[in-house]
Amino acid sequence: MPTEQLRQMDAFSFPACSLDPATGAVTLEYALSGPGGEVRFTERITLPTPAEPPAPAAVAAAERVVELLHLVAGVSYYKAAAPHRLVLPRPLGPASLAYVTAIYTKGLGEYAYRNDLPYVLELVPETPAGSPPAVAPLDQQDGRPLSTVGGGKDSIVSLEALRRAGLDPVPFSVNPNPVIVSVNEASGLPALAARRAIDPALFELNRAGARNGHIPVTAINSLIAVATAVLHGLGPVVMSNERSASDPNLIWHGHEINHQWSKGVEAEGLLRAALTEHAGLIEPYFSLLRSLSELHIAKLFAQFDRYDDVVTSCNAAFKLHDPSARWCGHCPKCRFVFLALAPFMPRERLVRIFGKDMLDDPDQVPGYLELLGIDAHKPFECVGEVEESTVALSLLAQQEQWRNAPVVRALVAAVPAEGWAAAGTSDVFSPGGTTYVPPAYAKTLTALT
Ligand SMILES: CC(=O)N[C@H]1[C@@H](OP(=O)(O)OP(=O)(O)OC[C@H]2O[C@@H](n3ccc(=O)[nH]c3=O)[C@H](O)[C@@H]2O)O[C@H](CO)[C@@H](O)[C@@H]1O[C@H](C)C(=O)N[C@@H](C)C(=O)N[C@@H](CCC(=O)O)C(=O)O
Ligand SMILES: Nc1ncnc2c1ncn2[C@@H]1O[C@H](COP(=O)(O)OP(=O)(O)OP(=O)(O)O)[C@@H](O)[C@H]1O
Repeated sequence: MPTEQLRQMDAFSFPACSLDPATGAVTLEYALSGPGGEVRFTERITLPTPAEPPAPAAVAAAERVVELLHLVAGVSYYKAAAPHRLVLPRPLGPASLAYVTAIYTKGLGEYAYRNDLPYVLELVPETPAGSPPAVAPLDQQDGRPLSTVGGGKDSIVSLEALRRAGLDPVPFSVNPNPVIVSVNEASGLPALAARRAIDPALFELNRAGARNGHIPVTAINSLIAVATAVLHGLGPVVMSNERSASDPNLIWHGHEINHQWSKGVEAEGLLRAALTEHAGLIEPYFSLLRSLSELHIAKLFAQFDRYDDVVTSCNAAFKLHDPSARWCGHCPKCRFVFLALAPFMPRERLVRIFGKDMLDDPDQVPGYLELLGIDAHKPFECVGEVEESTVALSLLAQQEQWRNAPVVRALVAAVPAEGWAAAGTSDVFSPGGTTYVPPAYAKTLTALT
């Protein structure tokens, strides 16, 4: 379809969704429509099936979770045209409507900013009249936790915290790539996996020049994880989203734009409320690491060396097409994670993990200046706050093994006095902020810290 026709699309709708509990097959259908015609998309997800057929109450709750997933996963297709009308298929309660609205406005904030579409930040979904059917409560909170694994340091810290506390976590990933498979193998824990196939028609539209940009992928992975936990009779879904994920990259048209919005605490609270309201789930989802800074998590990660040969946080390794094998070594995330781990492990170990010494390479200086807030805004990537980078640098400047590394020397000279002052009074190693961690789980983190 030519891109002019796509630009005329005035509505995005959700024709159907289904879950087959016997096979785990989930089908999500979408439509973009306008004066020039209609384009249909079908996304297919396969949830892992449990050994025993799930109880009818669990199937009913999983179907309701799939209804929320249907709405949320629509962002991938909505963004090809960004019509003004978002036409929801069924009535929603207030908490679920608030969540879905936030997914399309705040979750697509970076997309709206980069494509200069400010109206996306203020979309108001249309819902049919009526009330959603009542749901029965389903309380599985005492089951084994399902701990999502993304291949990076954060989910490894959660997995190990849960394991140490004897909570017997079940690792879970959507489309595990070789990195995630290797991390699961290194953990020695049997893992569950779901498969997710985006409609290939979307990639064709992208090649033809459709609108494109970032989407709130953590929200999609989270709902697939919750549906899996419900069907398997497991306990809460445990995420590893950190404190700084809630901080925006910039303000635009009066709205916060946050690359990581669906990892933030606002998204977590909204999703929890929507899951309880729409699917009846009690305590179904939280982030164990919410109170911690990225730097603090890096410090905790350093105590586990069984993952050194496999851990990978670089996003280039997670592309659907042409992924890198491990760390690409030249993106903001590689730079930040190298800097964050450096104070807490011997230099040789860190260089072995990354396959290169990023603080020995003067070409990295401009990228590090961005992380230190000296050039431009915080990059649109999962990186820590400027203060965290400055604290890490101040720790390196005091260490024999790092203080003369060329990049450390250049950066120490570039940080202004206010930067050092902020780092000097920083609370990066003090857990804080709102969390939804239940008391039984809070103890697991305290034991680790
Ligand atoms: C791996 C990555 O960073 N991808 C981002 C990149 O996409 P790219 O084209 O370079 O590669 P692919 O990921 O293979 O995507 C191919 C196309 O498919 C579209 N798409 C992908 C997944 C999906 O769920 N829906 C889709 O429509 C995508 O738009 C491509 O056209 O750039 C894209 C545009 O900015 C980003 O959207 C891609 O980000 C992925 C969705 C992704 O998985 N990114 C995570 C590594 C990520 O950024 N995580 C954030 C958390 C963000 C959140 O709020 O959840 C983080 O950790 O900071
Ligand atoms: N493919 C996936 N399937 C399921 N959950 C995922 C997947 N990728 C990431 N996640 C989860 O999403 C959250 C955010 O991912 P993120 O990439 O920040 O974490 P990570 O890979 O654990 O660590 P790092 O920040 O070092 O990359 C984490 O809870 C992670 O477990």
